[in-house]
Amino acid sequence: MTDHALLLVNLGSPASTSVADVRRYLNQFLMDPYVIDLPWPVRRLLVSLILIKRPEQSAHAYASIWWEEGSPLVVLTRRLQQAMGAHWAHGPVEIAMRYGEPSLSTVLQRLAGQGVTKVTLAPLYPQFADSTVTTVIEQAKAVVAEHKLALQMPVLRPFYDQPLYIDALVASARPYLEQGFDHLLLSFHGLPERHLKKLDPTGSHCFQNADCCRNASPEVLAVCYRAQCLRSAQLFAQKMGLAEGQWSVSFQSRLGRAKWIEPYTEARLDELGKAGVKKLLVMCPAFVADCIETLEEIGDRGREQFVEAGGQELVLVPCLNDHPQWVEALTQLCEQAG
Ligand SMILES: C=CC1=C(C)c2cc3[nH]c(cc4nc(cc5[nH]c(cc1n2)c(C)c5CCC(=O)O)C(CCC(=O)O)=C4C)c(C)c3C=C
Ligand SMILES: [Fe+2]
Ligand SMILES: [Fe+2]
Repeated sequence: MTDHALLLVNLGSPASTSVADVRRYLNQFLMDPYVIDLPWPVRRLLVSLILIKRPEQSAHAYASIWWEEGSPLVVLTRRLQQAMGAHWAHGPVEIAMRYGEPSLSTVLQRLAGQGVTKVTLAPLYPQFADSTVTTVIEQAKAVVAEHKLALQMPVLRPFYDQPLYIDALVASARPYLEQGFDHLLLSFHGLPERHLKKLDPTGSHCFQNADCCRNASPEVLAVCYRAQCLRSAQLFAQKMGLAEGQWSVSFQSRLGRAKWIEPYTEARLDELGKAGVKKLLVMCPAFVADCIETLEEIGDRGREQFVEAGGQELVLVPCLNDHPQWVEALTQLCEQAG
């Protein structure tokens, strides 16, 4: 059978590091109502304010990590696609980006035009958030409806606790941990607290106490990004045989003035440097491919900040990227999705 495609969907990057391309990308990204979940006029005003200074700052940051072949995120997602092509036996493996190119619209229309009848949609996010997973699913559904595409579309659900994902994380990180370290920080992308509270199915669980995410019921865990991050971290530490106190969790990439989930990575880097940690390992398990958030925010700015606070060495553990065990794991997860 060759009519069942696999579509790997990642977040996307600007087309280039020019300020104009970065502005266009940020505008598309931040105007997504699943990302800035405020009424349109408020969102438009807020994004217009962000777009005064941010494109120049982000363009500078992108330029510092950009590769000859393009954005690391896009290049690494393509490498994953190529590696998965050898494992997925049912049809083509394609990639699409939620923002920028290649767009979901172009790729889904092309697949349907090629005679593909089923597309397994794989949003490349281990933990669930409306701002990542839901927006991909809704956008893909909208394209199928708008262009009347005859496509079945099973979806890969968040795999934050799946042994296949955790084992791949362990296999890819082990060589770094075996070289010795004083502390391991698992830094996940953050979210505004508002996004979590909104999805709390009980309406009375989220942020009622400091440990709410560790004591989440199955119904809360199913939708709580922070609880899923903590569960991934706990499962990783267990499988890796880490002792309590050797590792901790934080949340990075805060944007704007709203309260985001804590503890913040920036604050932890300071604390750990000041507490006498000399060699710090940082892993970013919410990202399956290295990108501006890992390479620039942690690998460059985070390293500088940690050293300024008294640390000696920050080692950034690469994301899963196209690690062979991850390629096999993701193939199996996608097979199970349908
Ligand atoms: C891993 C999951 C991600 C979540 C959850 C997420 C939420 C989220 N992000 C922003 C704002 C920005 N994120 C940016 C980059 C970026 N974000 C993710 C992943 C998640 N975002 C990735 C993989 C990337 C990297 C893209 C790349 O090209 O390398 C950026 C752009 C960079 C910058 O200017 O800092 C912004 C802005 C919000 C507001 C949000 C949830 C509300
Ligand atoms: Fe982000
Ligand atoms: Fe919680």
